[in-house]
Amino acid sequence: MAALLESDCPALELIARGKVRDLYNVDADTLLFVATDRVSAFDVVMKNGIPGKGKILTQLSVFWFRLLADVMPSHLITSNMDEMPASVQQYRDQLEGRCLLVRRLKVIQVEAIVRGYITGSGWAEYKQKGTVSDISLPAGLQECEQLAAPLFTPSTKAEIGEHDENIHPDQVKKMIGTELAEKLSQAAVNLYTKAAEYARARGIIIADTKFEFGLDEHGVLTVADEVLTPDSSRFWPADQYAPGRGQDSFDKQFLRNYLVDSGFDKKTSIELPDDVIRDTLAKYVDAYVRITGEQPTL
Ligand SMILES: Nc1ncnc(-c2cnn(Cc3cccc(F)c3)c2)c1Cl
Repeated sequence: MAALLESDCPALELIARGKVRDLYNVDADTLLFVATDRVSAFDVVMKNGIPGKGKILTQLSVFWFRLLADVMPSHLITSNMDEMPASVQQYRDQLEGRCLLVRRLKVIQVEAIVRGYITGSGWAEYKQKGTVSDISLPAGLQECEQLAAPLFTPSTKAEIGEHDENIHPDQVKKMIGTELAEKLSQAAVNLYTKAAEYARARGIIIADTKFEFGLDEHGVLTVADEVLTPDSSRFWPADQYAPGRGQDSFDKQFLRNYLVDSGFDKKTSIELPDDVIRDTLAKYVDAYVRITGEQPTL
């Protein structure tokens, strides 16, 4: 229970907590999106975090929000602590660089997943039924093969501890109406396509990603949450890519190998040794430098 009550900002109301990120109420129109240093693997959050991870992934999200602003607007107001209200600035010491002041949106309850490659739950469904999110795919695809075109393969937001359930895009039309569903899927594919091309030219394959969308006060479709980070996407090193087998994770492979080598039971959270923390942080820095061309501020 203690872990659940632990909060970075006791004076702010915690309204949502993910595995590695927290969301706080700031006022009627704004929220504070906090990226923690927590890291999860095989759906288990480790006992100790990666110091600096939250800052790097926050700065990566900001980079993508700015690069993709011509594709569609985002909920980002500012990442600059000096531009945030006093209620947030009181936590400057522990939050600087890893929090975003964002616009409060009417969130669309759909996980907007876009896949450029077939892997994970998509590969599992394909092996069983020849489909992904009930969309028929050509026969004979190999594991991790690049799809002919990026595919919008939505899922429902599962309850805590449950896995999201893949749904057909037509289900989304039933949930939010055809016009908005088509706008949302096109936006998701456009955002992914531009980002995946940009990252691929810099040595990182973004195999798939999960966007969250909402409507702002004018009813404008807006991208929310974090975008195109190694927490919301699969990052693979391009120089090691080969279809027909699983790919190493760009950022989490040291962590996964350690957990497997130490007989991790995929249920109990464990303490990571310093070398795994050091090597994992270095991969987050490497991904950030490759994509943005700059060193992250730690
Ligand atoms: N701009 C927004 N406006 C309204 N609601 C949200 C919103 C609510 N929930 N989530 C997902 C989530 C779950 C756990 C921790 C998190 F930081 C975020 C995002 C956002 Cl981002």
